[in-house]
Amino acid sequence: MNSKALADKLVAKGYAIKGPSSTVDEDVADTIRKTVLRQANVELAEKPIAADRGQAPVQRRTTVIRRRPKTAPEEVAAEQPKAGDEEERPVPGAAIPSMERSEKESLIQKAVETSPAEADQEKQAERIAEHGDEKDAPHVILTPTSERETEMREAEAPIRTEDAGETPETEAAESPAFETKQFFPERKPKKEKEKEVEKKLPARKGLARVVGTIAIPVEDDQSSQRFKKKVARTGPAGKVAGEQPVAAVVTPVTEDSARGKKKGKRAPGAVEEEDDRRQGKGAGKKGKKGVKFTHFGADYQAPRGSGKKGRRDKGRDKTMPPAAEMKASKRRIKVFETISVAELASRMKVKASEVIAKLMSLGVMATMNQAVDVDTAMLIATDFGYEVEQGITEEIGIQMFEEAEEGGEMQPRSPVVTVMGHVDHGKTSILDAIRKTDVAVGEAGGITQHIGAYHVRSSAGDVTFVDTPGHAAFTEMRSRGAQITDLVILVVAADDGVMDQTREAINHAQAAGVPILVAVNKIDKPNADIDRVKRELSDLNLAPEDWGGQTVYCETSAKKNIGIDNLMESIQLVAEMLELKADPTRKAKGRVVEAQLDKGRGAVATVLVQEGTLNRGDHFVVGQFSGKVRAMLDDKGRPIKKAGPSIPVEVQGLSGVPSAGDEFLVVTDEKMAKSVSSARALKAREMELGATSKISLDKLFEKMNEGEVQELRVIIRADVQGTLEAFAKAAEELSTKDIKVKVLHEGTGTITESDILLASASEAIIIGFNVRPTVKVKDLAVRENVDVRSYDVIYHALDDIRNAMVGMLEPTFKEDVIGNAEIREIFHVPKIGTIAGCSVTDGKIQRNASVRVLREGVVIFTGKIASLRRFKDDVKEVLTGYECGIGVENFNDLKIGDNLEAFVLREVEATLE
Ligand SMILES: Nc1nc2c(ncn2[C@@H]2O[C@H](COP(=O)(O)OP(=O)(O)OP(=O)(O)O)[C@@H](O)[C@H]2O)c(=O)[nH]1
Repeated sequence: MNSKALADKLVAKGYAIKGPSSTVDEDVADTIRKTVLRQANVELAEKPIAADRGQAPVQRRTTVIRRRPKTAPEEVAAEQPKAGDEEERPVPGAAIPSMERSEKESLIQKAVETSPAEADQEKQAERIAEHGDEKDAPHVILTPTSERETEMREAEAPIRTEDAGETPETEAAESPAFETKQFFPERKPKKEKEKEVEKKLPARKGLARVVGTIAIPVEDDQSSQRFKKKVARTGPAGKVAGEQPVAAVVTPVTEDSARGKKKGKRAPGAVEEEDDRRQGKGAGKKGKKGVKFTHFGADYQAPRGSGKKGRRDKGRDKTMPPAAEMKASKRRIKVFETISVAELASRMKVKASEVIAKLMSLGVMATMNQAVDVDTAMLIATDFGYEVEQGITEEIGIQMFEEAEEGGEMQPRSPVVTVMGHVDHGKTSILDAIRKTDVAVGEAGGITQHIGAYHVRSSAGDVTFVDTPGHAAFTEMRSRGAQITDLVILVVAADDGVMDQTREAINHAQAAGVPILVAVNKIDKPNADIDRVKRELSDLNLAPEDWGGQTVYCETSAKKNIGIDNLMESIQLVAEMLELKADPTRKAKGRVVEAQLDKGRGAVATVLVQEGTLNRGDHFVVGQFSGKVRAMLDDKGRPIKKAGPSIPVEVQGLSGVPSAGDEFLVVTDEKMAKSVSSARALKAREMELGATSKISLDKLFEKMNEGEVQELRVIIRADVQGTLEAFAKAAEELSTKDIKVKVLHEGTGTITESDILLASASEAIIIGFNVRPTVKVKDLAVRENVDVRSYDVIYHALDDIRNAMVGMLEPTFKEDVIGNAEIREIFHVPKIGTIAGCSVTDGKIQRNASVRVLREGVVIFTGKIASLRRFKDDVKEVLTGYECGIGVENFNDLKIGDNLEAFVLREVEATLE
């Protein structure tokens, strides 16, 4: 409402006011509201709507209605709901201004009617009011015909343009200078407006001043901008007046510019809210950019959190944790794979026993040093008011990387076949016969290398054979998750039938879920009985197709080269049914078939590519090692640049010798390869050294010196009560000022599992007198790294404790048998001595191990391994099922049938029994 007009009106009505700045008391204001204003409202509310057409009136109204009659805030609020303008322009507050405009316009109209008669009262004010009338009048009556109005229209044109860009010029006349000043308050949020309304006097003053300045923005566009800037700089005193023109000149433009200038300040408009949302969305998207599959630990976290990132994340390093995480970090525990109970407790600042109790209530028996997985940690932490967050480990990262690599186009690949069967049934002979069918043999350099696997290209189709020595190796690989075989060829000699290892092979293949194709070999032999083989195999669920079963049978003679082509065709037939496919376009992934340390080439591994294409120069992770494909040889020893699915290759450039069955995975770069391999190596080392953190007598002095131990806790078990008492007394007397010996628990009878758990949880050692723990208890002690010592007399135990306290305890060594090998052949090498051609029957033989020569169960020599070789290459270790050559230091009397027991000496605590 135009205060001036209102003032005029009120004066006309006989109110005792002097001008627009005058105040009235609440009662008078109320009366004004009820009479003058309401009347004006009703009068005007309909007129413009009825008179105007299209959008123009709506826009005009919207702009005009921004001005609020500051003397009548309650009314404004009360009349909000009936504003039809609201839906015409979804600017919040539109309803309010529409009322205001109505009030104002009607008043103005009235003022126009009354002003000639009362012109002598305030001439200047009246003139302004008349201007306002004339300008506002078109809103109401749409008759902008006077010359003056036309001038005004022209003068106002720039404002109109700036106004919204949507107001047609023809409406310029309907958009007078008054209009501009009248929607000043629209720029303020509703609440602010209401507050402003309450500041009646300053508001009026401001308004009065603005009336005077109206001509300035009208002059030209630029000046209006300057004005806008100028007023925007106006100090607090001129706040109302100052802000008004900003909004007044161009509402839509100022909305944009305001957004531009004050990003964080939310305008009340719904449209702006929507814009803000859009902006927020955009910012979120931005956060996702740049996520790559390298150096992934942190990068992988980006896509997870980025969706929630707001604008505040802009410009922040993407590897930084989100703000929420930083804030909540105190109540949040990051767990990678597992966390020990003690660690979990300390992170939650509670006692380990509380966590153990909580775990017990969940039915989980755990000790302080036992690790719990992420899920369990989550359950526990929640009870203590903490949150557990799954940390992105290198392994999880690589998993995510692999997932990202999946989903490419799958293409058929050749089958990977393993030949199994009883000894001497002709496995090698069949493979040789098949290899002869290889069309690639005979090509330049095509001499078959023994790399553990080879790819045969035959007229029937390509097949990759994995030449693993026996089903044990097959299963061992499988135990590492290396299921590389698609199909097993079971070789059964027709003259011998099903034998022990035939059955075993069937069990292994069936356990792996690999289909079996039977090759009945040696059919050339006069005593060959194919039907017998079929019968025996039918009993083992391998009934042949011609007998109504589902197993494909081939009759072969490797020696006479009969049925080999048919066997190759049958392999393709079975393979077709398996629909073997792989994506050759992704980064390569495969399995190590065998690996060794080569003198000239360093660590080399035969890798069967299972997915993707392996290229020279690729960076990879293999088991605990990493590397770059320096060179690749195919199974015929020829250098190649790339190898696709089902192709075995010998890879050079490894940082160490991996184990058969280890996964080989090409990663994005060296950094990723190294970080994954070192994380794996660290984990392996931690597992080996896990025991060292526990207390033990031989670590006691060390720990005392480090200030970690002030108390040696002991759990005693003895056969008789008397020993317990005597020892407990003597042990406590051993206490010095540096360390106290404390008997934590004592009891007669054997050492129990609960003793171990107690010792583990309380960092205690266990001493037993004439008692022996059971194997189960021993195993638990090993797992929990609990130092269990057995003595027969008290003073031996006391001596040990005393020595331990002064760092004098002598370490002792324990033998760990790591493997056995059977001597199959003997070679006498000049200058070197006797070399035993062995087959590793269990465990493994390590080059640096000691060895015991056993003949018919009797130890005939104990010494060190002098040499360990596989196919003329020195190797670090040979696993079960593999053959090797072993030389024993200073011992040449090796015989076929002797057993070699390899062992290593492990430093252990002194044990006196
Ligand atoms: N008559 C005949 N003899 C065969 C045939 N296939 C293999 N042999 C002979 O059987 C013997 C054992 O053959 P291999 O191929 O070494 O048998 P294997 O199953 O590989 O034996 P291991 O490697 O010891 O498990 C050799 O003397 C072969 O010459 C065949 O089809 N007919």
